[in-house]
Amino acid sequence: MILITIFLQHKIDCVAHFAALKAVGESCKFPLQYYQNNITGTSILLEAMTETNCFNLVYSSSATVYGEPEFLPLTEDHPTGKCTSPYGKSKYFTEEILKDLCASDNRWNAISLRYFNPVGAHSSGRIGEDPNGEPNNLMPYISQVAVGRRPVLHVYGTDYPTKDGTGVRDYIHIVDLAMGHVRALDKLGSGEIRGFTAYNLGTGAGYSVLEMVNAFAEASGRQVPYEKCPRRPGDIAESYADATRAAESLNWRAEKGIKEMCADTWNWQQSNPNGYAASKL
Ligand SMILES: O=c1ccn([C@@H]2O[C@H](COP(=O)(O)OP(=O)(O)O[C@H]3O[C@H](CO)[C@@H](O)[C@H](O)[C@H]3O)[C@@H](O)[C@H]2O)c(=O)[nH]1
Repeated sequence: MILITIFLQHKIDCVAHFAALKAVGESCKFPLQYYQNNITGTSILLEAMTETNCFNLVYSSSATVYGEPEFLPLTEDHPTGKCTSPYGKSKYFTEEILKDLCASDNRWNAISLRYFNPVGAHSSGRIGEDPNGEPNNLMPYISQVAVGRRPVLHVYGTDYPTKDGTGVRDYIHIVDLAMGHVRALDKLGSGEIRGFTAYNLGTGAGYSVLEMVNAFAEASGRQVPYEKCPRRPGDIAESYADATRAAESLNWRAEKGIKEMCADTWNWQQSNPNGYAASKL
């Protein structure tokens, strides 16, 4: 009846989607689709959906569609499109395609979920994030340093106009993110939402890189050595969500805080110190 579509470029998104798909079970018409490229993925998927008369879609978008914030917290009405990375642009372009599609053909309904910074793992310790090669994102990097797989975390930028000079983000536990998908599916299934609607999925709280390092060290009982480095191109200073719309319309709120995010990540990392491939050997 409803498709969760998934344009996964990050393994942490997979973790949320697997959890969401598990929760909704048979109400998904399509299996998980794994597309590396948003735009190509969109056209292939929309064609396949049309052929099978499936016109309801949950899209995995991102807070990166907002670019450098003009105000904080970010509401869904904040302008989109001035993205600071090609990845953000591809998310933005896909949202625009879906908006046009829904406006031009009233069979289509799409919910775009704008993820803030997904982190964490399933509390079982069996589903977690295992990036290929050197992690690009903060949390898996911290976690690999804590477990001794990498010597030191590089902190990209200590001169931002933030509480301690490091970048501030709204980290959200992947299980909360998964529940956001379940609520979005319920909403689409109820027929109460027509056309295109975007929702922020974030906690509303911003944490700096150094706050994350300290929280992880506390949760794991391990040192997380770090060195200060120049800013990373494309990074913004600060981003956090106003998730009021999701609370009011989807009855969704993030429930897990930073301690649980770090504890669940550490639990998974300890069970899989060298990732899944190594665990299977
Ligand atoms: O090794 C690292 C990695 C990151 N950072 C900093 O940590 C913060 C968070 O970085 P990262 O975890 O890479 O997240 P973002 O760059 O904010 O991007 C994430 O969050 C976006 C918003 O949801 C998603 O769209 C992206 O896919 C996802 O990578 C930033 O200040 C980075 O400069 C470091 O200091 N060292």
